[in-house]
Amino acid sequence: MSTTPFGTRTQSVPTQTTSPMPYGRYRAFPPIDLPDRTWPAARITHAPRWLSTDLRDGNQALIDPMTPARKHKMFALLVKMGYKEIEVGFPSASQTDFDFVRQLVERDLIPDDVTISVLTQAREDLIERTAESLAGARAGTIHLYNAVAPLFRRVVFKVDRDECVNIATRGTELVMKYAEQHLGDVEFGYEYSPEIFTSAELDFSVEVCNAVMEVWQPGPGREIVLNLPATVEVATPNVYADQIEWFSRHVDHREHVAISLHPHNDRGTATAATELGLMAGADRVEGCLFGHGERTGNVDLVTLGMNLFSQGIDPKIDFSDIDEIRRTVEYCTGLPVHPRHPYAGDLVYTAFSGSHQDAIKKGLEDLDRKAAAAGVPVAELDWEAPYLPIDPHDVGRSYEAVIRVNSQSGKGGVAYIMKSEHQLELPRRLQIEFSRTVQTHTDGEGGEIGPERLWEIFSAEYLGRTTPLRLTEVVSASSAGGRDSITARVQDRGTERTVSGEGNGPVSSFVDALSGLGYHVRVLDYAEHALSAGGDALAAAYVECEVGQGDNSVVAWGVATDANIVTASLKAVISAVDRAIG
Ligand SMILES: CC(=O)SCCNC(=O)CCNC(=O)[C@H](O)C(C)(C)COP(=O)(O)OP(=O)(O)OC[C@H]1O[C@@H](n2cnc3c(N)ncnc32)[C@H](O)[C@@H]1OP(=O)(O)O
Ligand SMILES: CC(C)C(=O)C(=O)O
Repeated sequence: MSTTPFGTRTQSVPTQTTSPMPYGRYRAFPPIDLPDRTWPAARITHAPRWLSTDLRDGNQALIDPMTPARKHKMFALLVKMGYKEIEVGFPSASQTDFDFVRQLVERDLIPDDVTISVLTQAREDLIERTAESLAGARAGTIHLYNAVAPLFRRVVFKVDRDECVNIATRGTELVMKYAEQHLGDVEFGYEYSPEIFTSAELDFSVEVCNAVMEVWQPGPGREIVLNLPATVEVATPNVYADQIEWFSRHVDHREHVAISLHPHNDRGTATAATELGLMAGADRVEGCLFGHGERTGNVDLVTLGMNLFSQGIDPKIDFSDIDEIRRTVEYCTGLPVHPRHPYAGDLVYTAFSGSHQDAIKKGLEDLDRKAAAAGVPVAELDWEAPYLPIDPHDVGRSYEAVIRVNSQSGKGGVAYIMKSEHQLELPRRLQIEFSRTVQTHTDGEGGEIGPERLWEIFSAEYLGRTTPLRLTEVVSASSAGGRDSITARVQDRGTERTVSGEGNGPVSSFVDALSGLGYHVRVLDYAEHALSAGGDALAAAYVECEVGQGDNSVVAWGVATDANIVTASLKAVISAVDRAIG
């Protein structure tokens, strides 16, 4: 600790203490030897090929796997959104899975531009059943996997490297054999996944994939999808990118290979890993809507697609009704989407805190001004608004929920809701005054103050005041030779009085009239506006007044609405007097 020139003491830097957790049991993932890596300088310029595995990896990780009805709903959603490759299940797993694929085929539910795929282990009986499931489809892909990482070779399969390669090549041969038997008329595709790619030796993954290709024989018009899964995410996203670039450089027949990413989210970095993987040269991405899937889930296709969208890149997927997508996925999976989920959560376009609200309000007003100046709707302007990476309207959200008021809120948020929900454009100092009133309620009541409650508080504070004064009637108001005069009837502490005054406008005339009753009022600020368009429009008036004299005077705002703007302004003066004195 030391002392500053101003005499205050500076803080010492806090030190974290050693965690009691057994971190020593874990090892850092070794870096990939790729000093000339090129991916860090790459840019994503277009959407990859997408495959949704909601109905397979997503479904296999649910507490209650989807019923056939829910699977159909999910399939229809994926098609509607624009996914062209959809993994629809693991048909050899159960009769339900098999029947679902058959229903899609037999009921002709697969659009011509959509290709379904089905997953299988490299076991003969399972492969045959899998091939049978696709019979009669226009197009279909069989996706075969076996684990290639050392831990799995040793513990799960008890095989050496050659035997592991053999599982993959033998599986591929069997896929081709049963495809020939059952899928003569089907436009048939093949996908192979060296499962646990992220933990496998890179040269071995390439060796297995090259061996698989020796069997499949890719070539022009006969691609192979090599899917490189982060079955378990084990390292920082840059390591995945290195692995993808290394693989892409070393694998045979690269021009006929679609390199596919299948990231899981164990470290919470699946989105980043996918984006870096694409920069590293991958062509295709497999994932699930909202990141469903094993453990922490597959990479979230919504976040990935919307990340592209927010960079001005066509995601080739329609997210324009994100709430409908969210509701459907919640219904199908039985799991809620987190309120803070990127782009889709309930709260992700909402600001409660004062400085955020202030900036957002100014940003939206700036867009409104620009749109008015250009004579186009805001939706046609380039988007630029503080704290809002995209326009909520673009995903079907309204601005209503953008600003919500609680104890963290400031005048900007309160003013925004008064304007957007109640059409009142409070002058700046009134915003400050009213937000202090609101603060006493949020502190006292806790939680959120919705637009209706805000209106109740505002009405009670400004509009519902009747003591000591109440305006009963404006008897006459005239203007001649630059002077205004007014005669009005008011109730002063319950007694009806008629007062008259003169001034250089109706408000100053009224203030003059009130002085006859002993009320000393000085107008400090005045604003008015129409509340709505049309002949029967209401007007709102806001008056800041100093009421009383000398040390006992009080400054207060008054607000009123009326069909007649003169009446509204006089009522606003009364509102200020009543607030100051009552
Ligand atoms: C990373 C992933 O998500 S992979 C996809 C995982 N998804 C699923 O497993 C869902 C569907 N699966 C199932 O319903 C079942 O596993 C079935 C019906 C396919 C098979 O069930 P079972 O025959 O009971 O076998 P089980 O799943 O326990 O398989 C384990 C056996 O298959 C072997 N095996 C596992 N994966 C593979 C594979 N990809 N290729 C070949 N053999 C494999 C294992 O080594 C083990 O062999 P062992 O019995 O000789 O020790
Ligand atoms: C079958 C493969 C692609 C898989 O789901 C994984 O490795 O996560």
